[in-house]
Amino acid sequence: MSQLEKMEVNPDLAMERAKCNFNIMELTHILDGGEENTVRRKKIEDIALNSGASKDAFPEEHMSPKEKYENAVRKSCIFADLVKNDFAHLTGLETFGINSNVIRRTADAFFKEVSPFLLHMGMFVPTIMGQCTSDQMSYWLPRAMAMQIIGTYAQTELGHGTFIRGLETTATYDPETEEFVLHSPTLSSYKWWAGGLGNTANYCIVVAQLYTKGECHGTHPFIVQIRDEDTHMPLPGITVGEIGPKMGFNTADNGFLGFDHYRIPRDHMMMKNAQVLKDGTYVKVARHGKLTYGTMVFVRVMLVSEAAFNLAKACTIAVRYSAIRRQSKPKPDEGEPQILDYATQQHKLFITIATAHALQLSSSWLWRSFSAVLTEMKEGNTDKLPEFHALSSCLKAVSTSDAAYLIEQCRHACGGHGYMISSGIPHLYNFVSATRTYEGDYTVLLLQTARFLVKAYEQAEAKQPLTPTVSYLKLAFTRKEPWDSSPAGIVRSFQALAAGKVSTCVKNMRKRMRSGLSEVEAWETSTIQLVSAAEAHCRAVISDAYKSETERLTANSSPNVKIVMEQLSTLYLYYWALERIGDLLLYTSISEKDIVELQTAYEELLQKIRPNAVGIVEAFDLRDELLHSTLGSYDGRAYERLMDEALRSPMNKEPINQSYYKYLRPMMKANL
Ligand SMILES: CCCCCCCCCC/C=C\CCCCCCCCCC(=O)SCCNC(=O)CCNC(=O)[C@H](O)C(C)(C)COP(=O)(O)OP(=O)(O)OC[C@H]1O[C@@H](n2cnc3c(N)ncnc32)[C@H](O)[C@@H]1OP(=O)(O)O
Ligand SMILES: Cc1cc2nc3c(=O)[nH]c(=O)nc-3n(C[C@H](O)[C@H](O)[C@H](O)COP(=O)(O)OP(=O)(O)OC[C@H]3O[C@@H](n4cnc5c(N)ncnc54)[C@H](O)[C@@H]3O)c2cc1C
Repeated sequence: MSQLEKMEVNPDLAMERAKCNFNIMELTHILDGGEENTVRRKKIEDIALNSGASKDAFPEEHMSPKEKYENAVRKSCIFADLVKNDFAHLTGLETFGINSNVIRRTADAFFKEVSPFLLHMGMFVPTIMGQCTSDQMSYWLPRAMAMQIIGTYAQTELGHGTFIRGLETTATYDPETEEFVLHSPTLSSYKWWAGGLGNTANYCIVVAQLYTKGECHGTHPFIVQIRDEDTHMPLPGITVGEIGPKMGFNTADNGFLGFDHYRIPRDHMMMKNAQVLKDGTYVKVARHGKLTYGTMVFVRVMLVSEAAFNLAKACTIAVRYSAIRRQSKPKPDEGEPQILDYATQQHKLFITIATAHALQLSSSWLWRSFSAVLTEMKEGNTDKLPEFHALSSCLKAVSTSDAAYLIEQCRHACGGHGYMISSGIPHLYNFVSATRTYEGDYTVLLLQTARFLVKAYEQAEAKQPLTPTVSYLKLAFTRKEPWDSSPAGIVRSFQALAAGKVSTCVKNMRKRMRSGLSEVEAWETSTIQLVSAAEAHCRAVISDAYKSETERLTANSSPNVKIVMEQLSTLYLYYWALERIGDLLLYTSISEKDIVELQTAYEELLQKIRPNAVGIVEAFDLRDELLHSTLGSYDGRAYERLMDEALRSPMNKEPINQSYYKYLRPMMKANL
């Protein structure tokens, strides 16, 4: 038996649990969206994790890249089997886990990085569901769901990721054979990045410029077979491979793909939104030109919950570790305090917890809006799409960016040990920092939101009705917002601040145009301010959603759970008000005295949250298998776990490494 198995819970952690004054499980139910969801999640986690199938006999970090990939494929197949045979019925989703946070969450016990099937589940299947006609769907979806084929989503090219209209891969229709001819005319047109493309997938969705009857109709999605279904050999006309080591995602076999006049049947074009008839006639079906971008919007919504989940993991690790770590001696007569007692440590960590809550609740709210927009779109009404695109773009950008920053903050909070891969934090950071870039880079997405805000501002100026998330823009035309330090008052101030920033951008652009710049140039020279305005808008949206969701969810909760949730949502507001003092001075009536009081209130709130900190992170209910952390395990035995991991290192398997005989000894002897 390893030394660890005999260990009891660290006494500091036991003490923290004893002093928690609220019902942890009640908060868990709220975060899960209801008690029945918690029960179902736990059942699924029990089935998947108690089997031991998620464990590696040999630590993954000591495997070669090839071994890591092969191990991830092995476990992906086990996990896919579990989902299909053991708990698909429990998720209530015949769609094999799409939109299922539970399956996503459980998968993390199997993969420290990611599954090579991530793109199959996360983008291939959703694109089939969103871009196929019903006939096409009834052919492709069952095959994809049963994992008879494995797919990915190949949109980005070496030369273009952001600018989709600039993609170079062509799909030219040949009416003679009723086929599309896919071709990569340049090196920069090679598909690059798609997850699972290197070695795993035998199909992929390819986004290419559609040509028919000599005319280009822009980018469209196609389902393309790239490997033989039996031998898995790349098909003639296909060049495919893996792109090499990355900061993270090293078990995802991200790949490249080139086409040499490669032919696919006409009906492999995904034809829900546009069609090419047998004779080559192009028919536009969709009422909105951007519906082919639907999978990206769906994944952007998903990524807000991803940000919340990964942040929850990071702060669980960092808070538990901060409860067992003792350092320094500020009071000579007392022992070393837990580092969680330092106000600066609380400043680093409690905003992380509050942000995990804020993003989780905003994400549930966003899912509800998404479902409503989808229902309307099914009925042919796309009126809400621009507002939803603006909303999902900024929420994806800000949530992933905040999560990456705060996960790094958690690493700082864990000192040197946070830098160990075994702490679990580096993997979280590497994963989340990629989410800030993929599915639309941070800046690019905020500029999309800014476009919408500028148009909405012009509508407000013309006294036209505004859509709900921007109705506050009318504040730009009233007097300076009076400062009010209540939560509702701070949300209003954030709205006034965002409205003020949008107004400043519009005025600057107009001024620049009056001085001779074109509209495009005036926009371009204002983009730093436009990004800042879109970020401010998003912060106002999150603050408002977090506050109102907290009120809604705690309406019937026990008093102490209500207090804890309100403390955290207020902390979020105070934190961001203090971070944005300069802007508040510009756009509200906040005074020096108000600022001093706000800082004091923030510091007092940290102290109030402190006794419940461990209980609050434990309400995320993250099993050790999901955390993969020496520092954040339930028993708090960080030092024993660090030592145990060190001893598992292959570097410690022999007392003298052969490099001693080959290099060190000859060098030292020669220097005698
Ligand atoms: C069994 C084991 C499995 C184990 C695993 C478990 C799995 C569990 C399930 C899954 C869980 C997790 C989540 C999934 C993770 C997936 C991982 C993904 C990995 C990464 C994938 C990718 O990155 S794919 C590539 C993504 N690429 C991008 O995002 C590109 C970004 N660029 C753009 O979106 C656009 O080009 C642009 C927005 C920058 C501009 O577009 P374009 O130039 O074409 O448009 P214009 O500028 O001309 O604008 C015209 C008008 O259209 C508006 N617009 C633009 N986009 C949209 C849109 N999407 N919707 C609506 N409207 C849009 C634009 O605003 C303009 O409007 P106007 O101003 O009114 O003119
Ligand atoms: C881990 C990972 C997995 C991925 N998986 C997939 C996948 O499965 N399938 C797939 O198709 N793609 C995938 N991608 C690609 C990803 O979607 C793109 O990398 C992403 O959309 C960013 O595009 P880009 O690389 O072209 O960046 P660029 O657009 O070249 O960005 C570089 C810089 O230029 C700036 N910039 C670009 N355009 C503008 C502008 N108009 N205004 C102001 N600034 C601008 C950006 O802000 C950024 O700072 C993946 C990427 C990563 C990192």
